[in-house]
Amino acid sequence: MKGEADFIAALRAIAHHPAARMLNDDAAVLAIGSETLILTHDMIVEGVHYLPDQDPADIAWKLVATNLSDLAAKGAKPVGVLLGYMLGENDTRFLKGLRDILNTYDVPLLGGDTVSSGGASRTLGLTAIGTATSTTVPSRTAAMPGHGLYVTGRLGAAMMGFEALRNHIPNIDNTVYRRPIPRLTEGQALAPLVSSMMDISDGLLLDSWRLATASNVTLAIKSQCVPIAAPEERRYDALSWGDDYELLFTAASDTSLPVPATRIGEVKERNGAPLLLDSNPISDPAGLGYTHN
Ligand SMILES: Nc1ncnc2c1ncn2[C@@H]1O[C@H](COP(=O)(O)OP(=O)(O)O)[C@@H](O)[C@H]1O
Ligand SMILES: Cc1ncc(C[n+]2csc(CCOP(=O)(O)OP(=O)(O)O)c2C)c(N)n1
Ligand SMILES: [Mg+2]
Repeated sequence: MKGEADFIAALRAIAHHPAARMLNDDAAVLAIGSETLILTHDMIVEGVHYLPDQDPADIAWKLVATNLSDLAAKGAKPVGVLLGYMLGENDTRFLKGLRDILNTYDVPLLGGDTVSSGGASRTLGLTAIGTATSTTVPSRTAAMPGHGLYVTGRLGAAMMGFEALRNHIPNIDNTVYRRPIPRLTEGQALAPLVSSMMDISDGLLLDSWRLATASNVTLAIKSQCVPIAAPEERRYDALSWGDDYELLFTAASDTSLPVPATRIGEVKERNGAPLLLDSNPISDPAGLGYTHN
């Protein structure tokens, strides 16, 4: 066994509950009585998800935003969060960023746990809980042949911001890298209309590959149609670096979309590879996006 994908594949043998959606989705979908809870947990690690010298207020923002993004992908309304915190050098700034994002999205802090690092690399976790807002909670498994493939926003902004921050380049906006915006309103508006939806955390191409695999379809993507926030010569990087937290979804072509989104391709019956990038079949996910090894 090696790396994230193999470990999650092994976990699938344990995660039998239908709410786990075979670990093939952004969040668990747990029906309780007449309510449907949406549950997700994401961690961030110093040096892996954020730069060691970053303002802890931004780290708090990103930790909450990346989890709310998974709720957004299921069209959920946040109910609250639980924080797993490792004490650091400026906990007051962390609390400032935490208050900022929880106030911005009106999300209560419900609890959590606090530990000291003991010298280990700093790792923070967050569990976000939401409730479904549409009767069918969008999944990754129901993309329908004939439907269009769409993305919100522009991709590559996080990559550009990261590089600017790391290399101390002024005049390049790094806000999207430091403080991503979870597409909660968009997710709720889209949820009743889409055939499938997910957020893009690991890069458009890898996450499209996952969507195609989960739905057993082929996604034909026209790379030139994807709006990017990076120089043209960085287009492939913008499509594969990740950290943009936009929504990727499929919908019937005649759907009147309630939020701005760009059609970047279409869903086809599976014929060979899960992805067709500018008509080139791609059947190996290596190099398409970010994975933990
Ligand atoms: N350590 C773990 N234990 C249980 N489930 C996990 C673990 N790591 C990942 N998963 C599950 O695997 C799936 C894919 O995870 P991931 O790619 O991190 O999703 P996302 O990008 O939406 O955060 C999700 O259903 C997630 O809940
Ligand atoms: C300091 C730093 N180096 C590299 C990256 C690039 N990076 C790290 S993790 C990641 C993808 C998202 O993280 P992941 O843990 O895979 O989130 P999930 O898919 O579980 O939501 C990206 C683009 C970064 N964000 N920060
Ligand atoms: Mg995750």
